[in-house]
Order: sequence, then C-alpha cells, then structure tokens
Amino acid sequence: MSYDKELAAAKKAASLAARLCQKVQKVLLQSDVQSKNNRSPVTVADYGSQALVSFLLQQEFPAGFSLIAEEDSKDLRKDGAQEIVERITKLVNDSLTSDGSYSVTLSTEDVLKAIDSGKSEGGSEGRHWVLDPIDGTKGFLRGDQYAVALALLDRGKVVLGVLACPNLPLTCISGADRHSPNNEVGCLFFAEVGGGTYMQPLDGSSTVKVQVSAVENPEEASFFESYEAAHSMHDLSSLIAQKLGVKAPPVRMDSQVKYGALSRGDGAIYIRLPRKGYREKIWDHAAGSIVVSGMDQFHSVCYFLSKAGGVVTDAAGNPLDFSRGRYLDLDTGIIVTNQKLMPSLFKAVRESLEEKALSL
Ligand SMILES: Nc1ncnc2c1ncn2[C@@H]1O[C@H](COP(=O)(O)O)[C@@H](OP(=O)(O)O)[C@H]1O
Ligand SMILES: [Mg+2]
Ligand SMILES: [Mg+2]
Ligand SMILES: [Mg+2]
Repeated sequence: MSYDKELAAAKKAASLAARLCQKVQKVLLQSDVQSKNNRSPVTVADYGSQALVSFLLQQEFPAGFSLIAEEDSKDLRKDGAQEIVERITKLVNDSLTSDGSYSVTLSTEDVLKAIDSGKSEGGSEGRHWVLDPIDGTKGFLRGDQYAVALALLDRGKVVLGVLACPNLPLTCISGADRHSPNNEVGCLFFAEVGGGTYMQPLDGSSTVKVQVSAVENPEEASFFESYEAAHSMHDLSSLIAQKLGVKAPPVRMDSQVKYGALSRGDGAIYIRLPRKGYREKIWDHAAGSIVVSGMDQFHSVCYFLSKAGGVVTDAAGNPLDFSRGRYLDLDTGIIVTNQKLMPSLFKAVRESLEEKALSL
C-alpha cells in the first residue's frame, strides 16, 4: 500500500510547523515558556506547532481523524492564559497566511480545539497520526537542536515518518567533514514503509537518498546520546562504548535529530538508557525509528534482508511496539545502529547492564 498522499501532507505540515518554531526561537520571550505539571518546559512554539499540524492534517484527512500528540490545552484554558493563547493563535494564522494555500483565519477556540485533537489513545486498529510538535524543547530553549516529529501508524505499525530539524547542518556533523565551510542548517528527513529514507533542505529545493553508516569496526564508530543527563544514563553508555572499543567521545544532542543524523551516517550508534521508572512515549520515537530503519521493523522480510537500513530495538533486542497506546512498553532503553554492529552493541549493552545490576 502506498502512503504518498499522507507523506506529502505530513512533509508540508512539519515544514510549516518548523518555520513557526524557527520564528519563535529567534525572539523567544520569558513569557513564552511555561512549566507543565511534570515540570517539563512547554513554549508557545510547542502549542503553535501542534495546533498547526493538527489543523492541516484534519483538513486533508477529515474522515476518522485520529492524532496522538504530546501537548493538550489544559493549562491554556486556565485564568490568565488568554494573552498566551492569542499569541499562539497569531503564530498559527501567520503560518497559514504565509503558505498562501489557506484562506482561513482560526479563532482562539479553533486553536485550542486543534491542540486537543491530539488526545487519541492510538492502538493496534486503524490509522493514527503521531506528533511531537517540538521534540527537544530543552534544546529549543538553549538555541540548540530540536525536531518536529510526525509519523503515521497503520494497524499499530509505523508506515511513514517525517523529521524536520531546523538547526541541523545540511552536511555531516561528525568526523572529517565536521568543519565543512557550508554551515547552512535546516533538514527534513522522511521515510515511507519499504521506500528508504530521504533528506531535503527545509525549503524542499533538492532531495537526496540517505543511508546509515556502513562502519563495521566499532573503533571507527561514533555514538549519539541525549544532551540531558537526566534523560539517559551517560555513565552506562560510556561503559558500553568502552566495551565496544569506540574511540570517539559521545556526540550529545537533543531530540530525534539524533535519529536523523544517524540515518545519513553522521554517526553509527545511538544509546538511550533512561532511569528506572521512566516510560517512553510513542511520539519520541515513531518518526525517528522509521527514518533510521527506512522501513517498518515488523515487516520481517525487509528487516532481515535489508543492508541499508538501521536497526532500532529495546535493550532486550525487541523491536519497538507502537501498537499499545501512547506509551512504549520496553525493556530498559533503546539502542540503534546498523545491521553489522548490532550484535556487538547488544552484547556490550547486556554485559554493562549486568555489571551495573551487580554493583547496586
Ligand atoms: N527523565 C526522562 N528520561 C528520559 N526521557 C525523558 C525524560 N524526561 C523527558 N524525557 C523525554 O526526552 C525527550 C527529549 O529527548 P532527548 O533526551 O533525546 O533530547 C523529551 O521530549 P520533549 O522535548 O518533546 O518533551 C521527553 O519526552
Ligand atoms: Mg515535552
Ligand atoms: Mg519529545
Ligand atoms: Mg515535545
């Protein structure tokens, strides 16, 4: 089955949302940032991006529309939030106008409703869009990396993914090419089931097919991990890297930009080991995982025969299961690399986890 129409709509929505985020990042005000009840930050750009993507997808695919997205309008409906809601509404309307193909003006209530369309519970039946309107909000606030991450699930499997990465250089960010004079930024990665992964500049001016690194010797591999030490245990990943023989220091970066960079071979390994008790959400990995694998992990024929795609599993070697609702139920963490390196990465992960358990 082809998802070309869905992919085209997803690329357009994510690109417009990325432009909205870029505009906000340039002039971010303290009043634009709020704290959710889990104390994680959320900004007018997170809300604006979610409202915009939700509205655009719903226009294109009104029948049975279902969206699983990170944000909701609860805090925006509280007393005193009117000003911030107006600012978000203006951002969304300006984005729609700038695109030229929409002659609508959304009210503040339209925007709140569009944000709240993201409350779907997902599951293994039917189609569901999955959105992280800004993945890496902490990176966004620092002026670093972040992504707009959008995927489509069909019967519990990821069938397409789009990652808009406004601050990622168009050229390789590691190894010998690192100091390339071309410092243009803004990449859009996209993948459709079975169709490989492609990258464009955010303005869509050209397209290249990308492939994960073919490195087989871990000594030549570099690895990615979260910038935030609270999101992934850096001591454990450095133990894993040491066991593998990785020589290069870790590349620490926010968000699913790590999956995008990996999909074009900027590094060969991504290790994510959250602290005990943390539950991963599907919007933090749906788009990234298909961009790296270039296909659905559950299509086992592709999974075993492909040489080009990367492999994404949990720390027990299981493929990620997006069919269980808003959360991923997985063993310990997520590891990503190419087909050749996966057996040794997996072994190093198991040994390191066992050593850590013994030392507790
Ligand atoms: N304690 C924790 N452990 C692991 N991940 C966490 C976390 N707290 C927040 N996160 C998730 O980590 C995401 C960022 O990933 P990364 O660590 O790769 O930059 C956040 O996405 P948001 O920024 O969309 O909230 C959030 O969902
Ligand atoms: Mg968040
Ligand atoms: Mg996220
Ligand atoms: Mg987010």
